[in-house]
Amino acid sequence: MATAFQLDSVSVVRPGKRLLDDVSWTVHDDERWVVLGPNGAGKSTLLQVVGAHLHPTTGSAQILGERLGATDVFDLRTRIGHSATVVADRIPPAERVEDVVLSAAHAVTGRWRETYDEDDVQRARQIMGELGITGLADRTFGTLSEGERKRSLIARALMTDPELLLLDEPGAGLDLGAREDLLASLDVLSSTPGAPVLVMVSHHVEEIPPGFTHVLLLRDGGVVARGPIAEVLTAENLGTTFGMRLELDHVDGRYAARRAQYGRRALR
Ligand SMILES: Nc1ncnc2c1ncn2[C@@H]1O[C@H](COP(=O)(O)OP(=O)(O)OP(=O)(O)O)[C@@H](O)[C@H]1O
Repeated sequence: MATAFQLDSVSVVRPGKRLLDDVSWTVHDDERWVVLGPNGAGKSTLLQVVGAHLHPTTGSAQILGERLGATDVFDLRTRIGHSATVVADRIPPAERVEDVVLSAAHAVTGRWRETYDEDDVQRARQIMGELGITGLADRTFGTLSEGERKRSLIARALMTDPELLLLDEPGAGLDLGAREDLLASLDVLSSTPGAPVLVMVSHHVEEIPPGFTHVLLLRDGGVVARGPIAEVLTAENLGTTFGMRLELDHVDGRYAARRAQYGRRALR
């Protein structure tokens, strides 16, 4: 199988802080990854490197066959769908939701011309239908609920028919029903032939869609473990990642984690 991206000893350093520390990570075309780690672990930073929005301070990144630092990142970004708060923050609150999705076709935020190709409009409407947000087309982005906003951002990320889809905390802020609907959409997407390589960042094992195959555990900018979910997502590895003893359940392809029993007694 082909390599979608490969990071070799990537570090991202800012004054007084190593955001990523010597991260090596290879993702192949037929894999769907979840990146798990506590607040501040470096997950969003990692996704920004993979999304060609951030250059490593040291190390190398090969994304979709292009080497960061030796390629036009604007071209590369059109091949990558990236749904994240940093993207949402750039969208004008008064933008129509359909235009939020459509404008991705030109890798911009904010409607920048009066007309779009009919093919683009049809594609935007089809994706919005698949994500159940057709009824929001004429609403403004700033009036959406968190769940509606997440779905709109995923629709926008899918608009360019990307080879790689990066979802940064797609389940954050969603109620139980909205989260389950989102997971069902991601499960369908991940099993659709020709689907993009999917990488999702999360804090919670409960948000891992059943069809995901691999996990990368991140703590303090460094990799705790990575590889096939069945091997790597253990209570021990998860506990090391989050800094506490955990119990982990795996039922019907879904995971659930909680603090180990002795911890509860210790709190009394
Ligand atoms: N420009 C910067 N200068 C210094 N520190 C930074 C800078 N940008 C991010 N950080 C810090 O780097 C760490 C990693 O940030 P990042 O957003 O990648 O973590 P995260 O795992 O996505 O966190 P969260 O789960 O809370 O969203 C955080 O401690 C953050 O405060």
